[in-house]
Amino acid sequence: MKKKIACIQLDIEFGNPKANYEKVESWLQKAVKQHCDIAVLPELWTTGYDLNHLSTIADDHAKTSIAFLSKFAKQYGIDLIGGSVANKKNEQFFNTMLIINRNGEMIKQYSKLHLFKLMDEHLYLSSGNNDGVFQLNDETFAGVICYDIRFPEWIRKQALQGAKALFVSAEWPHARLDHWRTLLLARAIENQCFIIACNRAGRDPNNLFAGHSMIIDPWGKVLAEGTDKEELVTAEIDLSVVTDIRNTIPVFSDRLPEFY
Ligand SMILES: O=C(O)CCC(=O)C(=O)O
Repeated sequence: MKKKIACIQLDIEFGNPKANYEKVESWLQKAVKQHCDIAVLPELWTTGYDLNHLSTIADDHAKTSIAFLSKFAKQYGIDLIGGSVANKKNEQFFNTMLIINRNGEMIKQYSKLHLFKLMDEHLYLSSGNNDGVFQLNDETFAGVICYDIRFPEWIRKQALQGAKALFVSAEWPHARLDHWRTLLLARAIENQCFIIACNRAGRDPNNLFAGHSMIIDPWGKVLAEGTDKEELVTAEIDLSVVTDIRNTIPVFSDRLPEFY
């Protein structure tokens, strides 16, 4: 099955959800004009890393973001990997990815499992407690968030559940762009799955971000890669090649988990 994908490599307005909803709406319109089937947003796209002001800017049970994404998805018939948003649940805050199908239905929420201490996430956010595997149009996919890509066991667990593509939403700093590229390529090759990784562009008061959103096939070939500017990064993926590649080098059936 072929799908045209758009990563919306947004330059997020720090701590300003209203401005970000407006920007995202206009980028989503561009993805629709380019006939994309699936659009992907970066991590914390409504607020950026304005963690000090979560009590006023986080989205209560992600209600506003879900309503915004559902309305757009249904109106334009596009599946949305709605990046992640700062999600206020009772007295806790989560970094939650929202998956919305083209009928406007919310089919999965995944809250970031591995919190990134270098950016103080653990001081403000709580970890999720479920994986990111979901079904979309009869295919199995998974979603993870930024620092999660450093944990190959976490990704493998989801590939073993049949995920043919892994969606990554990120705010990855430019200082470690080489890690970003290498980790994504490795996750694609070792799991023989597509990697669709949407990073933010631009800067906030503390970091310059890398951009370089990437769409990588299960052989490790880069189908599309962004610059460091705000832009759409698009490519067509053909999910049928996953089975071909898994048959050519049968990594999954050759695993010997009793030894590791
Ligand atoms: O692992 C890294 O180097 C970056 C991770 C990160 O920025 C994040 O998880 O927000």
